[in-house]
Amino acid sequence: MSEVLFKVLIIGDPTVGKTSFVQRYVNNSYRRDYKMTIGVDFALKVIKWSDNQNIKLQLWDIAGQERFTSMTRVYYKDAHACIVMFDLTQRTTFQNVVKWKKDLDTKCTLKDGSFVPCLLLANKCDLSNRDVEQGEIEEMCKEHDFVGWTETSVKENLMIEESMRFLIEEMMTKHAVMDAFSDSYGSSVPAGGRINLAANNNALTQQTRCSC
Ligand SMILES: Nc1nc2c(ncn2[C@@H]2O[C@H](COP(=O)(O)OP(=O)(O)OP(=O)(O)O)[C@@H](O)[C@H]2O)c(=O)[nH]1
Repeated sequence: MSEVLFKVLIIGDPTVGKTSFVQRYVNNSYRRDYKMTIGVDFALKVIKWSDNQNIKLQLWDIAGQERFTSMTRVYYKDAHACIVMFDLTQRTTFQNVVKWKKDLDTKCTLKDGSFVPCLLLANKCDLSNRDVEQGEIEEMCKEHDFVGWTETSVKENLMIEESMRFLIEEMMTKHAVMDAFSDSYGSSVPAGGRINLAANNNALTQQTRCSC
């Protein structure tokens, strides 16, 4: 049985739902009350990816409050992938997506020098008072080089598992390509070969449209 460890960052403005996302994904739990993250929280999830492949996910839930952002360079170090999250009902959190993506891209790259694969999540799609249109999210995704986007509801458990599966496939592909000839990742390519990124992006976006 081979095992690969991936470090995944979750960033975005305060109260968009980052901690809730991690709790939902790791423990399938949800809390209505808000408890501000101080600095960074960690969670670990082990996934049986195939008969002979385990994936260990180290999730870094990074505080959105401005006063903690001076530490982000340290938190981002050696990350394999990232989620930038915003709240569909709070337009400023969408506008600040650019700031978070730039912060990441200027402070952290993969070991081949390329940008860290980054997924854009539009959370709280269970609420009716939306403040951001899907066309704008699509634009943001293209213009700022996200690997994909989807609407999510942590509260209603919509697109949480699917988002993470998509990101894991991105990481598996990226790292299998980068380390094709090294022992550590060479044996980690899932049977059946590599996924088609364009096809997966579409799938993720289309599923969203009918689920929320
Ligand atoms: N309606 C709704 N509320 C949500 C959803 N996800 C999270 N919340 C609520 O939003 C509030 C903030 O969630 P958190 O997960 O603590 O936000 P955060 O992004 O980690 O915030 P910081 O720790 O300040 O960075 C909480 O009251 C959650 O219950 C969602 O999908 N829908």
